[in-house]
Amino acid sequence: MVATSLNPEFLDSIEKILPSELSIDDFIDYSQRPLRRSIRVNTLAISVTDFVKRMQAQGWQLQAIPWCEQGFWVGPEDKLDAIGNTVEHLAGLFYIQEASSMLPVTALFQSQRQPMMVLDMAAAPGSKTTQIAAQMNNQGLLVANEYSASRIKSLFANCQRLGIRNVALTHFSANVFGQYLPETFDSILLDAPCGGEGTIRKDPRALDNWSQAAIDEISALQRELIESAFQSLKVGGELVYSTCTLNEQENHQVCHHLKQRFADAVEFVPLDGLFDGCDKALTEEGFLHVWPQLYDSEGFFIAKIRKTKAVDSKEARKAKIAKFPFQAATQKQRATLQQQLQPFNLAIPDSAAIYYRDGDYWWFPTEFEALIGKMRFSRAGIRVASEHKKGLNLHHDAAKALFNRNAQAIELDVNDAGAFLMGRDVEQKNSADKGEKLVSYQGTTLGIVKALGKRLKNRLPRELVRDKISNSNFSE
Ligand SMILES: C[S@@+](CC[C@H](N)C(=O)[O-])C[C@H]1O[C@@H](n2cnc3c(N)ncnc32)[C@H](O)[C@@H]1O
Repeated sequence: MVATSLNPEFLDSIEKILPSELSIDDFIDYSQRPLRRSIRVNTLAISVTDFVKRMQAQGWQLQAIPWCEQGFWVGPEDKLDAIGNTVEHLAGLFYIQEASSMLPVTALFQSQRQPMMVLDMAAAPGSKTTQIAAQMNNQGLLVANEYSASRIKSLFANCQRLGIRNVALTHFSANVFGQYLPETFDSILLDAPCGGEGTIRKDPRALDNWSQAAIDEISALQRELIESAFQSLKVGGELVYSTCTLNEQENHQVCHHLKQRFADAVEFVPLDGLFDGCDKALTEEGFLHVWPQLYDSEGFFIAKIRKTKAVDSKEARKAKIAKFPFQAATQKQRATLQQQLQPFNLAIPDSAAIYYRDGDYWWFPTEFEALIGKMRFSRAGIRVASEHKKGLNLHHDAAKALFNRNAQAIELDVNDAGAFLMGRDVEQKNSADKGEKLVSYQGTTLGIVKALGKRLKNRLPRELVRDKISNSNFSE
């Protein structure tokens, strides 16, 4: 074995399960190399072709990731630094996501199904939630659940940045779904909390405290969560179970546990054919066990499971929830709202589920209405507008999620776009614009301003304001 500072107990455990055609020396070598940087284009905001053209013009080199049409490795490594602070990132044109972490959603949508009710059981910070929402083209309902209160904030912020409107957020341990929402979802992703053995390239110290006891504990939780996921799946529905860890106890064995528990209701759906070269990672059950050296990526595990018949659930349990505090908007309120959107050339479909609460108008995903009263939601859909003394104010989330090519917006240059994202007002020398306006940069909405003639007063929500913008052609 080559010399390494990696935890020897961890390496022993890997040596025992590494397939015979792979070498532990390669495993160690790749585990100590920095990861290639990768991004996923947000097709809710821009087409892949337009994005590639635009970023190549700024000197980016993009190499397609074979298992995700929207995914690219990006370089040159020595020239690109903080890509998270570029105007394009802040405007929601792309999401920084490790290449192998794009695989679970590709697997979930492999069969070209268009599921309308999807659950993402362990969702923060939202790499896969945002990927699923783009696959759903912002239609249907995507319930995104996260147990950690602090991480739910980043989940919401990412959905907001990418202009997602079909998400409803919940904040529970995911073992409640089988009881609260039995046989409800067409597709479920359980990207489970795990030991993170595949993430060592991001953090070489990640496995210093590796222990078998920790694996025993987390795999017990994973077995509980996968049962709950399966109960919450409709008959004929599909579940993807994934982790970023490598040991079999948290991966293969969790799936086999489900099969033991629900026998012939569980069908493993082989992932062969998912992309060219996937056979290198294919297990005998048809799961993908991605070792870091296979595709020069993080380690990952992905299994796809179909529910072929109904199963006994733990007794369905009704959640205790307070009265739903929103009211369906009246015809008059809907008309007022549409009027407010007209000058921006934005529109909400007539069939949209518009609700009203305390002066705010919300647009909920239509499928969400069927879940009202069954579970407590932290947030659903988007806030469209709020009442004020003289009428309505459009909300930033609506400006992002409703934006389209025909929207009326003031186009900013790169310097003004950067200034806007840093929370500053923008000067417009020859402008007589007055009132609420959208601002865009290269055709993508950035947010809302109040135009006061020569000055555009910044209305970017405070939590989205950045203190630094980097761009190859941005100067302060
Ligand atoms: C692997 S991460 C999810 C990454 C996420 N799917 C993404 O792509 O950005 C697992 C998440 O599960 C959350 N978690 C931990 N215990 C949980 C539980 N009992 N129920 C639901 N989520 C849980 C963790 O806080 C963590 O955010």
